[in-house]
Amino acid sequence: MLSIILAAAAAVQTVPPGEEPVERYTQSNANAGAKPFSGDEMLKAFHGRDGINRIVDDLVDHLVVDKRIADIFKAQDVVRLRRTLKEQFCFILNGGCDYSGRTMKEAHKDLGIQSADVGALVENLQAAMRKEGVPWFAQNRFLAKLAPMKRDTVER
Ligand code: HEM
Repeated sequence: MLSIILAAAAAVQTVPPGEEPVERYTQSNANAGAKPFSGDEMLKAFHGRDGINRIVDDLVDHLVVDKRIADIFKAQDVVRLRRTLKEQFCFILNGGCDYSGRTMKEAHKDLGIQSADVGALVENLQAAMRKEGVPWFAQNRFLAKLAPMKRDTVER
């Protein structure tokens, strides 16, 4: 009996407070879609984890009200998006975080994202990095890391 209860408990994925459950997937840093930078130059340029968190908060705040793309975020779990984006950026910037989210392909399937929508997201990200005072070279290095993910987010 006890083993049945334990097996049932293990089958339920833990959902962080305020978030919606998602379909089961295997967690791995490989899901983040890019390898981390080495050293701490990029992390310093982004002002550490606090800077990353400020940038993601500002980015998400703007994405959900940007008239060009706000509809795509309606009815989506923005609490989860905020958390997993912070993890993803921190992982890639070598801030010592693990990424617990889904692959870019899995997370963006059926959202109907077009090329121009990626442009709008990048503009908001650039504005957030500028506001944080991230140096130009670091902004561009980071954007170059994200660029190959475009093919997994856009619907063809
Ligand atoms: C390189 C570009 C992008 C990156 C790095 C990125 C990153 C992420 C991450 C980490 C997640 C959460 C994964 C998870 O829940 O497990 C996510 C979800 C999401 N992204 Fe993106 N994204 C990108 C492009 C875009 C664009 C262009 C849009 C729309 C304009 C978009 C809209 C969304 C939405 C609506 C969700 C929530 C999906 C859901 O909850 O089911 N993303 N993205």
